[in-house]
Amino acid sequence: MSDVNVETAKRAAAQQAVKEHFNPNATHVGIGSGTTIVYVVEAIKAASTNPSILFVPTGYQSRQVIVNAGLTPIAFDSLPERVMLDVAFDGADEVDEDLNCIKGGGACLFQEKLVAEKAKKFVCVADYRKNQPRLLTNWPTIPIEVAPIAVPTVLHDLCILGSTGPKLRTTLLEKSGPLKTDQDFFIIDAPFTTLLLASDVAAGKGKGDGSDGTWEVNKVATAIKNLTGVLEVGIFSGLNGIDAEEVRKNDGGRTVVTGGQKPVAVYFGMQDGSVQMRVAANK
Ligand SMILES: O=C(CO)[C@H](O)[C@H](O)COP(=O)(O)O
Repeated sequence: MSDVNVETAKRAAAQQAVKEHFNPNATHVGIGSGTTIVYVVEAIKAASTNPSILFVPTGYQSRQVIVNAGLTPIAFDSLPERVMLDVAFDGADEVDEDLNCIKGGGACLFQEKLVAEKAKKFVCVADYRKNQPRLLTNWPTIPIEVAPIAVPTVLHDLCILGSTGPKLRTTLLEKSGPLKTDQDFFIIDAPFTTLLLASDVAAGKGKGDGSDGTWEVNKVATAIKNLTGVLEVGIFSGLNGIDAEEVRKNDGGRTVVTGGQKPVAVYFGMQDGSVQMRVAANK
């Protein structure tokens, strides 16, 4: 098979993800942001014209994609409290072997995380460039959404945590100033050394708590989220929808657990035109 271009790879992955995870009888479906999600919506549109399905966007661009396809959007904060989305689809900037993701390349990470956590299952669709053994292999930085007033202190604190040269993201025209998110916040892109998996720490590849310059995925996400002024971190890790459902079943609803941040499955459109699917390890 000859190599296909990246857009063809994205479309192939989207079509397979929708075929395997979109149920035309669904009531609520989350739609992420970016360029790959456009192919997901295209495939959903081809699979169903059921007008009673409500689509939950993850920001302005995502809502436009839904509306332009003639599908019905519903705002996240209009969802009834106990309603879980049947499924949420989204792209990613990088995915590791444990299906932890970096997101936020398009500055929509906060609403993307809300929607992923509200879904029974979060399904990720990406091209081959995003498929890496560890986070921060190819994608250089962790995107972080920050209150504008806190930018100087968060930049300082990120350096203390070991980030080398975190930067405020500007618009394409640098002279126009910082890029604003859908929440009117700013994005800081923070480089760190390649992130370890929990199994790397167990195998002695580093402490993973920043003390020796190594960070484990969950630990760095928590450390960054704890900085005052940070709204959300573009690392999607921890529970996936399957784990979260187990917690809910076992604790009678006492723990505040919605869905998970991690995908239950990732579909990678490959260079040779095939689609590689990876599922959560516990499935
Ligand atoms: O997290 C995101 C936006 O904030 C996107 O999902 C991510 O950047 C992937 O985008 P694309 O599909 O264009 O590669």
